Amino acid sequence: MRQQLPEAFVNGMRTLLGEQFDAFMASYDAPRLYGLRSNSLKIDPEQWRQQSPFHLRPIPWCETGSYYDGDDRPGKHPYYHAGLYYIQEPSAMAPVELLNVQPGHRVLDLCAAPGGKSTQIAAKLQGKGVLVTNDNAGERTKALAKNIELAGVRNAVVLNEEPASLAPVFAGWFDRILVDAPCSGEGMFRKDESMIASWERHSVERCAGMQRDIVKHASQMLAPGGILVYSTCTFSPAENEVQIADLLAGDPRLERVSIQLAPGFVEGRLEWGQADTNGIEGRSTQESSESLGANEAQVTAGDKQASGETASADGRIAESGMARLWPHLLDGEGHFVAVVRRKPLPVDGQAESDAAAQQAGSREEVLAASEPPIGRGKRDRMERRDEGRAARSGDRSSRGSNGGKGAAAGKHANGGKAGGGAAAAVAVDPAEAWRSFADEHLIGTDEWTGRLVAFGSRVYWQPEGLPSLDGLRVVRAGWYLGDAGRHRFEPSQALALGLRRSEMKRSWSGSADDAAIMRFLKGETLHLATEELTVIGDDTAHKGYTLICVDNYPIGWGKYASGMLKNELPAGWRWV
Ligand SMILES: C[S@@+](CC[C@H](N)C(=O)[O-])C[C@H]1O[C@@H](n2cnc3c(N)ncnc32)[C@H](O)[C@@H]1O
Repeated sequence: MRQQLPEAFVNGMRTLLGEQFDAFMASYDAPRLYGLRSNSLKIDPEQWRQQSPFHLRPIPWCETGSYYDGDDRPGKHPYYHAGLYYIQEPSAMAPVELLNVQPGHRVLDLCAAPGGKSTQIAAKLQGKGVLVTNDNAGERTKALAKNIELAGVRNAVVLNEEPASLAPVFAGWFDRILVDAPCSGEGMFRKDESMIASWERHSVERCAGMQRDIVKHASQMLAPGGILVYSTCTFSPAENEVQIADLLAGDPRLERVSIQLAPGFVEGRLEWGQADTNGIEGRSTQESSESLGANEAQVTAGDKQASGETASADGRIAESGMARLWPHLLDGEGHFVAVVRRKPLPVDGQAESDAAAQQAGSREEVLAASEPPIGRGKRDRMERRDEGRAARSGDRSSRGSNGGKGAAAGKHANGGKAGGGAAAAVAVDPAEAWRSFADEHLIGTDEWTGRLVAFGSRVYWQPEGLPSLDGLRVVRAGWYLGDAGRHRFEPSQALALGLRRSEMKRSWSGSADDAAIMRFLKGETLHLATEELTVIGDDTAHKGYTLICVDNYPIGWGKYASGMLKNELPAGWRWV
């Protein structure tokens, strides 16, 4: 049944869409669509298709994306708790596909909470390179941090900042930037009726002003040759084509990048960038330039055929660098995506054609200036920081110098144990505590790239090469490994979820339908015979931390002793 749509919205769409208006309006009567994206950090797409208990059909523009049936309950399955997939609206999977992220890139997701697109980016990085994921809403960064941890991401830093504060720190630093901008959410009306009221409160004009400011600062952080993707889930040209026209007109170092349109996508309209139905003037647009080479979004045809002159056949190129996903032309709620590039620097008087090669050069300089990764025998190189001195935490109230209440960088968003307070309160050396835990329980940590950093008693594994984060509000300074505490190292839930089972000396795995798995997820103690545990190496003590897995995918820690497995799942991670 069609929702009561705002009159101004309907009138605007009639003007924009002309003869397609009726088809667009009819899409509001179509059933809601459900999507999930498998997490290739943990499971490859083919394996997932074989193992999935849900009724899936592929999403044409995203290799790891699938529609699932309305009767499926992917949020209520042990695989969800293992981070094997992320539940995501199908059209929302398009922007990251067009960002063309490669392993090793430095990537910024500027408006990231709750983390759908960040987890998609992290999967494309495959643990190599850096993901800086940020949102200016403190509360929302808690969900963001939790989703990053659930997905098992090891190379992300979570920040809670305004783009203007990030721009000087990361000027010209990123190979890829995603601006999934806050918007009036017109594409969400079918999925979430509360967006209709919200549209009436937050006008298109207000959103457009915020977007202009955000994307301007974002572009300052783009390295020469780097790619910026701007996306919204709204239809208004003022929030889409006009933003891109403004951005390009304001910075001659930026240019459009032609993109390949997946079936069902249509090209954004350059003329909508001049002026929109709401009367917001754009600026002059620029001519398009080179094609984006490796767009992974080349896929088989979608169910609905795109129609009209802008949607002819597969292999279509949008020279404007802008794509529209309309709900009446494909199976998704709708999105806008634009791809722009910062021109490569001239080399010997010529334009550098291989931006990646140039990036590698500048990266070496930064890496040389940074600390080497810590490995066995390099323990004393760990960077240890007093929380109050080194970084602002996830809580604005904690900017003082004592690092006291609420000051732990990365104060848990998830109900986990709070940080240990200021460095002075830490009885053990966090690096030593971590190392002795790793020696006793883990396999292969010497091979990890990155470095240890500590904030108070909390220990993180941070990706290499980052500039100093001093003065920024840091929610997670890297992969949160655990807390050195007063007596011994307590591993975090994030560590459990980021490990592979083969990296842990002592583990236990049950199948998804094993009642013990459900009991564990609900926080109960398990009773297991010693022979049921899998042990690599000597385990004469038969007690201590044990990685609990579902079908070999970690879901949390238990502490084993004398046939009993004490449940270490933090309250915020339990099945409710
Ligand atoms: C469309 S949502 C992002 C969804 C997210 N990319 C995902 O895929 O899960 C837009 C986000 O922008 C954030 N935001 C709003 N203004 C911002 C600003 N000035 N700087 C950074 N983030 C901002 C909002 O808090 C919101 O979480």
